[in-house]
Amino acid sequence: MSGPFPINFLHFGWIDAADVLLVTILLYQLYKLLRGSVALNVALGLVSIYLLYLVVKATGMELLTKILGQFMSVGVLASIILFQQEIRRFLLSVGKATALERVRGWKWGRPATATPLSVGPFVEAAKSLSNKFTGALICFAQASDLTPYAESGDRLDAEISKRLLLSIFNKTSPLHDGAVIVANGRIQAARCILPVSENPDVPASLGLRHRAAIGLSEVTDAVVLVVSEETGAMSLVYRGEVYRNLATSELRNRLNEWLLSSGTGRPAASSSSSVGVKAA
Ligand SMILES: Nc1ncnc2c1ncn2[C@@H]1O[C@H](COP(=O)(O)OP(=O)(O)OP(=O)(O)O)[C@@H](O)[C@H]1O
Repeated sequence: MSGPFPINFLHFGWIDAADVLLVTILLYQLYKLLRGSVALNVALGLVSIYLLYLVVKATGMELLTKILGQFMSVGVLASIILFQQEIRRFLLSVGKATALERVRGWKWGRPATATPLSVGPFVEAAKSLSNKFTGALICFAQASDLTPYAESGDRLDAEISKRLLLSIFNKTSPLHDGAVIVANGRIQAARCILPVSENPDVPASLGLRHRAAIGLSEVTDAVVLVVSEETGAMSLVYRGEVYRNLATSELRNRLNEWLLSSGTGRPAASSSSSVGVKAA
């Protein structure tokens, strides 16, 4: 077989070139997925052991080959267990926030993004909660489906109002723990559990509430509003980046900008308020 790059004994055809290109893209996507998390170090450790195994096998060191061989034979299963979160994240990003959602939107003749949302009640509620140092966590769905997270909490399917938001996050309310999920112009659920970010670069000053917001923004295109119980600070989290200590006007502007955009575009360049904990 003669290919575009004949190298004497090696026949390198177009299929091989496409194969190498696809593997490169796959590896790059995997690297992007693991970058910034401890999983990257674990993956590098596994690759190193595999390379060592190949070397000792080639040099004929029988005992070490057997030991490493045993280790490698359980490697696939061990990898699935070790990387279950990353595999889930990968499948989610492939299946949800990409072509499928766009095709669905095209099919029904409307954009795949949520119904245009009035951000007023959220901004007003956040301001009020911030003044009273009451913590809050509100996730705005865009193209990614947040149903699995909504199902972890209590279903509400309620009309959006400042009063309802204040009632939910009131410290004596049975619904105040966890996150509220907003989709299709309604408050879909409260008390929802979000995936916690494992990014080691997240500043220690940010607690679990913020880590959960970052975690969701790493695996979906949701915009997350956080009010800190400790400081009263209002922050937005989008695509793995945190925009901290926002003034009311800035909160309103950013929410309007991100929620009314296509849902797939990236936010404008990070301002000084971003802590740059991007991990996607
Ligand atoms: N995985 C999660 N999913 C949803 N909500 C969570 C999750 N983890 C924590 N929370 C929310 O965060 C609250 C406690 O978080 P913690 O006090 O650590 O947050 P914090 O960010 O340090 O506080 P602050 O509000 O001052 O920023 C919980 O009561 C819960 O409401």
